[in-house]
Amino acid sequence: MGLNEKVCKKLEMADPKNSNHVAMFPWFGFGHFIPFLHLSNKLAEKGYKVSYLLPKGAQPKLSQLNQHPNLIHFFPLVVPHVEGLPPGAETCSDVPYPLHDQLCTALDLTRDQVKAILAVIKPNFVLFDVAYWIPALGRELGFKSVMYATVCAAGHSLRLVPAMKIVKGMSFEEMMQTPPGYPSSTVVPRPDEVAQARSLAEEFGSGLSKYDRLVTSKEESDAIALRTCREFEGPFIDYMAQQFGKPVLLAGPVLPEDPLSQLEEKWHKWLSKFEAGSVVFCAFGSQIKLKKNQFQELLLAFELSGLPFLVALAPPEGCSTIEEAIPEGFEKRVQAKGWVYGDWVPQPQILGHPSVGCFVSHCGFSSMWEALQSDCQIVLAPHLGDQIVNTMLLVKEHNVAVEVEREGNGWISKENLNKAIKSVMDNSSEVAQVVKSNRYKLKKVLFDENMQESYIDSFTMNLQALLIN
Ligand SMILES: O=c1ccn([C@@H]2O[C@H](COP(=O)(O)OP(=O)(O)O[C@H]3O[C@H](CO)[C@@H](O)[C@H](O)[C@H]3O)[C@@H](O)[C@H]2O)c(=O)[nH]1
Repeated sequence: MGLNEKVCKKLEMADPKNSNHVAMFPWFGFGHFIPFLHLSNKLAEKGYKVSYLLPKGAQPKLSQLNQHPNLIHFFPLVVPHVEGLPPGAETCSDVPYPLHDQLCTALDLTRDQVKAILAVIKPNFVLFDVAYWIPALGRELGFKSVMYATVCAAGHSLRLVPAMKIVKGMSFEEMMQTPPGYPSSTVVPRPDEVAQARSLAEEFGSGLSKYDRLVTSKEESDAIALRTCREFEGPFIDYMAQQFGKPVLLAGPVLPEDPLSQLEEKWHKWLSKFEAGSVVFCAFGSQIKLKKNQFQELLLAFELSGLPFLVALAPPEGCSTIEEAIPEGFEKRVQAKGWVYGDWVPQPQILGHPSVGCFVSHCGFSSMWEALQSDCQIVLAPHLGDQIVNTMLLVKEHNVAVEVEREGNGWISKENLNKAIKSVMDNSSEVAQVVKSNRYKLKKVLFDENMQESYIDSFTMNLQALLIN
């Protein structure tokens, strides 16, 4: 008996009624695996069984985040090779951004494996994001399909609704328009966002554009689920419900509780050497690989700030290790005050450490929630489309963070990054006081003790309602 069959047997035995069984099938990137797993944990707390389908190699990194191994079971998939992908590539972390198109084709090619598993385990619901063919399988196999969007409702409202189709060749003026009925005047198109949004018209797996894939996923599914809450972006949520004419289930911020408790000794020891709130922590998620000169410029900015810093960035393009990219004389000048780390770090736990006072982030959606949950000042340097939208939400809509000013060509100079850090770390600055006070107010609302709980309760109630309707 193979691993999957064994797990299936266990699930059948665990609950013969099988009325609360969710399968998860996220896009092959850690920015998606992690929020799907956080939601799995919350559902397991409510007694749900979760079958989590993912590339084989991704499982070890995620297992440690599984808080309910008795209820959440992983189903490893073999990611087929697609021409252009390096051998063994399974996730976005294994390939540069331009190859995500091929990686998505590989995800589509797992369809038979996915179908075979779902046919045996018979979930009631399947949550997915980019696998637009899940709803068709749902109709065939008899489960409800829910498109779980792990980026903000604002991003979906701005660029991924039927009211405004993004196609190749749209003019800059057309791209600067918002869709009819769009509910915001602060989170709006801007030149760098337009440049990114154009990629929605490009192929993203199996010859489909990203726009078509993501809009079809929502149109075809029985419901849309969002990792967000009304208190953070209510008008965008209403707009999505109106655009797609189907139930929109809200999961809330969906973050694990008490991140500090699990911080490993080596980080704790190093961070504890510094004064409370003094360390600048920088991380850009699981997908961004900087150019070498930009990577070096960022390091020089941290040096310039004079503050202690912990930088966790992937080695830049063309380098296999971080050491190859460290600017000359940098280590000697910075010494024990700075740590540049080229691998995965426990980000939420680091953000929860009392010495960390500032988070320089790309504003990926998970990092955004983790930043809001922490007590850190927030400095944003977004790169991709939804990160720019998240940044506008934090900076323009809620005024809880600052954004680093870029040069016309997108370059982040050490002077501008240092200026942004200083603006929030200098307690006497007005900007620092305003964003801090707004952040505390927002945090109180978003992370109120009962809020997450009540979101998950209504989420599960609305899931069950799908079975009845
Ligand atoms: O060394 C690291 C790096 C990241 N993380 C965690 O990994 C997640 C990263 O997620 P996110 O902040 O969303 O960034 P990306 O990995 O860049 O996410 C991709 O997916 C997101 C959700 O769809 C999008 O918002 C982003 O634009 C897209 O780049 C977070 O939970 C981090 O805490 C770590 O724990 N350690």
